[in-house]
Amino acid sequence: MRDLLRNLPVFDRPLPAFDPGAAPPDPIDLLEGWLREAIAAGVSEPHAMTLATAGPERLPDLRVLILKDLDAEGLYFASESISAKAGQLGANPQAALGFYWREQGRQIRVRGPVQPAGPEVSAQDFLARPLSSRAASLIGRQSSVLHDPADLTEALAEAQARLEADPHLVAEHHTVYLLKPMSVEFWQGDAQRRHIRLRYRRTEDGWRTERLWP
Ligand SMILES: Cc1cc2nc3c(=O)[nH]c(=O)nc-3n(C[C@H](O)[C@H](O)[C@H](O)COP(=O)(O)O)c2cc1C
Repeated sequence: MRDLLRNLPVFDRPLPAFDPGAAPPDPIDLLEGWLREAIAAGVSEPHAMTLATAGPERLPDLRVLILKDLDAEGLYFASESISAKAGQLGANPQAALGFYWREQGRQIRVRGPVQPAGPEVSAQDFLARPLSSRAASLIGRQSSVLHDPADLTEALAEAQARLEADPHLVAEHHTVYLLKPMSVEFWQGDAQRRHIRLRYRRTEDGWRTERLWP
């Protein structure tokens, strides 16, 4: 296995340019710009990101989620308030988010506190989802043990029937969370390993930027 892994190429494709000197003062603007470039370049699922959390046992955990929105407040994702991640965030409301866009050799890391965005935001997000996603959330048992896959089939059919009967129904546990960035790092890969790293850190009077050694 080791030789197989060792011989796999990395960054052997044309990669986009990144000029940190021309980066905007606010990392949210750069994140939005990179997201737009990723979408335009046809990057596969550029809004899929890894959320890392650590609960009371201090053992880091992570999983992939979809970025739902981005604004001056921060980054939004949706999940269930009864899930494992929600329990971890309840005990320790600090998290990190990571994006990796292999087609562009780009990585973004975001760290900061997380809080629920509020019931109205969650309800709006829920109602905008397709029926199958709403049915999956309505079950409200994310991360608990599934003893028999037939129970899932049954619960999905039941949830779908409830939503068809009441299209305005909102799942009790569906929650949009907001991560407020305290630090954001942009990383541009380079074939010659002159990778470019730019870190933004929030200070009392705005954002401070630093280049980092690769
Ligand atoms: C591409 C992708 C997108 C996903 N999007 C979400 C999402 O937006 N919300 C969510 O709760 N889980 C999403 N999941 C499932 C999570 O990775 C995870 O399995 C689930 O949230 C349970 O995590 P937990 O047990 O740590 O709470 C997604 C998985 C993948 C692979």
